[in-house]
Amino acid sequence: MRLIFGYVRRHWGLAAIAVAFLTIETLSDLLQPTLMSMIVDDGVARRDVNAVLNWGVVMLAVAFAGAIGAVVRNIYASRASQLIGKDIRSDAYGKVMSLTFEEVDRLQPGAIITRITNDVTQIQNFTQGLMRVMLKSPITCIGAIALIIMQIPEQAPVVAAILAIAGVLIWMNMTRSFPRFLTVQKALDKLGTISREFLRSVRVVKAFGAQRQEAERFDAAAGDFATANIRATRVNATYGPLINLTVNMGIVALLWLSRAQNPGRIGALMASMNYMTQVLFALGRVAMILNSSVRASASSRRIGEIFEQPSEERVIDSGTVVDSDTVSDGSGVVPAGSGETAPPDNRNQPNPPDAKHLALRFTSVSYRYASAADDAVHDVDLSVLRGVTLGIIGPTGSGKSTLVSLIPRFYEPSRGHIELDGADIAAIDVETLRERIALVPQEPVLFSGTIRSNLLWGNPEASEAQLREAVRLACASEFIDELPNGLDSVIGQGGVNLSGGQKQRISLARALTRRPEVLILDDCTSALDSTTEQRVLDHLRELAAHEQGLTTMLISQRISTVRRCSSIAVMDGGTVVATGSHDALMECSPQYRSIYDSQIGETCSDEQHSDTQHSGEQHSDELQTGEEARQ
Ligand SMILES: Nc1ncnc2c1ncn2[C@@H]1O[C@H](COP(=O)(O)OP(=O)(O)OP(=O)(O)O)[C@@H](O)[C@H]1O
Repeated sequence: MRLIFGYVRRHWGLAAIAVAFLTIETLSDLLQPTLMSMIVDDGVARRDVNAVLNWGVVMLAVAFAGAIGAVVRNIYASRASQLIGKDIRSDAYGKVMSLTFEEVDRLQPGAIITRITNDVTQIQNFTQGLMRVMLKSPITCIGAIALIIMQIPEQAPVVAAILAIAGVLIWMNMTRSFPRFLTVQKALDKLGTISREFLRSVRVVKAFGAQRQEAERFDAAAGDFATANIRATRVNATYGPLINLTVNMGIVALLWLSRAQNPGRIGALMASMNYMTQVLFALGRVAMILNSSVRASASSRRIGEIFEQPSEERVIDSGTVVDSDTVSDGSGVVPAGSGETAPPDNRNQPNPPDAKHLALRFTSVSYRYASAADDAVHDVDLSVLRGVTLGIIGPTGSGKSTLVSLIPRFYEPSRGHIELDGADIAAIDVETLRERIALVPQEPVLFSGTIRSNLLWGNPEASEAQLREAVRLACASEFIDELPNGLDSVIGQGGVNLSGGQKQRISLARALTRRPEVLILDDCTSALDSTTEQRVLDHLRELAAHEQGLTTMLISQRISTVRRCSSIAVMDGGTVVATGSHDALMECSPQYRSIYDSQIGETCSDEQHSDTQHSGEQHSDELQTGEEARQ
């Protein structure tokens, strides 16, 4: 709730106006029965027309003031609650953007969407209700009770008894509803996740004819949601009428007592009954708003969880990403993949002379996903020279994507550290670091808009010539030029109107518009035919030669993709088991030879082999193990 009131404070001006006019409205409602009793007792009972007219005019004026109060209160309460909702949504969205990947994985994207949409709506409804009726109810209750007692003091004990019973019922309603509404929100999260997964993978679902399974999965989640809602509303459905019954019985008791106590004062009796009805409505509203406050409190706790997560910037500040045990050995000798010892801790030092051409250095790097029992990568020691294209190959699940996702600090190593240009990346501001890196993921991500807007997304400052050059290097110009609107052709949401290979090439071109120091290609040419893929790789080599310093990490499952790379790292079981040129690896790496043997018939011809033998030898010295790099 503190979160909600923090946001209410931001718009306190609007909220204060709403509450001020709410007070006018409430006072008007409270005065009406008393004025009515005056008309009946002073005017009608005594046949005094002037008294009837005078009190009638006062009653009209008070009703008019109440109507104005209600209109203004409505306008300002709606405005304030909308702005509060907007602020919470924007802040939560901004916070989500700064969360680490680990936190996004943990909170789950589907649940995050529900929190930003549905949970905020709950808070919005609550704050609006708060300004509309919450404050009105206590004022009405206290005022109406005071006026009943003033009119007929003998009724005080009955009124006190009714209120005590109603209060207990309201409290029981609240404590029983709260956990049930938490369950409702969780069921809604699940429903959101399933719908999102279905909509993202609708083609696959249809291709596999799996609509029935998906429909059943959705049906089960929708059933859970309905059950949770039924359980939660059952509590209100029970306690709401009980509260009404209590107040109605109170009215009957008042009438019964008035019969004996005040038989002559019809107006006062009518006013008391009217006040009791007001109390009944006020209590009903209190029950409703408390019910809404229970939902809002559950929602505020869920949104608060997003705000409580450490953002990436705080991770930088804390500097907790390096385990000092792994950097204190000082032996300086780390054979690739052994992970037994580690080099001296020279992070954040100016580039040491022997590392001046090193673009990237992994030192005893391990990483374990928060939800996993084992390390996804472990004890990786690897140094990559500037300007090199490093191929990374290995069986599926061997840790290739995880390893490269540590470079832009999507995840922080559990042990060890990574240096970019001699500086520990943990000490580099995340935004600055990512400006130096471009990543093309396995699944191309395109946004609705035009091809141009997608390219500029990589670098808003890119000139027309740079865009053209990027699409040429990515071999995308050949199909873009054939489109009637060229770069200004419209892309549907997620690139639905493009083929897989076209999407991959635009995604690659977008990364190239950025002119990065480090280019990470995560199996992003898998949808290209081998001729186009080789041309793309030739262009990247051309770029690396032309732009001194472009270091490329090229992940692929295919020997034909990596074999012409300057150097190749072979990953297996989460670590780098061998490094070297294609020919060197064919000689000394059983894992590499095994991959080669399994693919040779499909993608590699002997002719290609001899073509590339030279280039492999020429560049084999560009990749070093940790040991070589430090010597
Ligand atoms: N977000 C995640 N949470 C938990 N475990 C994960 C996550 N992502 C990957 N893993 C696990 O980490 C290990 C390495 O996965 P990774 O994606 O890095 O392998 P890969 O070599 O890139 O595989 P592929 O070639 O199939 O893409 C796998 O065992 C995988 O199940």
